[in-house]
Amino acid sequence: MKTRFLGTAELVGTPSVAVVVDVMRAYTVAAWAFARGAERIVLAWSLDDALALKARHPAWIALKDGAPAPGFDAVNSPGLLRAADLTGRTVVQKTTAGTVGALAVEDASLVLCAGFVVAEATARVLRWHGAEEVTYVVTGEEGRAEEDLACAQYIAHRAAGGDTDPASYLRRAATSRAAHELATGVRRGAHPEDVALCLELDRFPFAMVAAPEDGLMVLRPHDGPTPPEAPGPGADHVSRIRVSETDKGG
Ligand SMILES: O=C(O)[C@H](CS(=O)(=O)O)OP(=O)(O)O
Ligand SMILES: [Mg+2]
Repeated sequence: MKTRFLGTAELVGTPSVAVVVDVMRAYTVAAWAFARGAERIVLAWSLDDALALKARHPAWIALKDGAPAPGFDAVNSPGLLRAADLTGRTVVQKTTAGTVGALAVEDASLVLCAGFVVAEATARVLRWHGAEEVTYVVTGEEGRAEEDLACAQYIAHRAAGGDTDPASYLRRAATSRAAHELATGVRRGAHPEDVALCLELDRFPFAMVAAPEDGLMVLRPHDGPTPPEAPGPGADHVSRIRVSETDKGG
């Protein structure tokens, strides 16, 4: 499996298979939203788009990073979101790095969004898919965010079938600039346990697949193959992922 690790701005063309990594905090938050019952997450292009979607669908939950703001229901914090009851809800998420990275690869045939909390489930989908080339979008700090790069490299090892010790990867994330900013209050809309929650390896059993639906980029949890894994079959299985997820409706 050939792998590339690129910042969002470094992407050229449309990758076939993309894994968009944002450990702190967009895709840790997304995973918590699904764990709390959310049915789907619409990835918004801008704050204005998020608010427009919320205006059209008042029952949707609008979520942004940074400080709380008028019109938004939630912030990009796993610690603050983990007590919310999101059963059956649609969340609209807009963040500085994570959601932007996924929208940059919206035309890829398979888009997985990931952090450490869904690392193994993500690697399992990649092994099952058997892609020849996987592009990891390292969303933070123009592709240099240590927490995202460490997570991407860990998932890549696991996707290749490597039996690698996660400790050093998690340590890199724990000592990253993002972790420091979260721990010292530089990043707004934060909870004291956010860093720890972002470093919970394999906290959730599902992967997260983003795909276009009715003109929107929609993220949904994907249970993926259960062991024993099917051999890598190619594009047919990608479309099956999409079809089965779309069939959930909503
Ligand atoms: O919420 C986050 O941690 C960051 C934004 S900021 O650095 O706090 O402004 O967003 P993300 O897209 O999740 O990296
Ligand atoms: Mg980030």
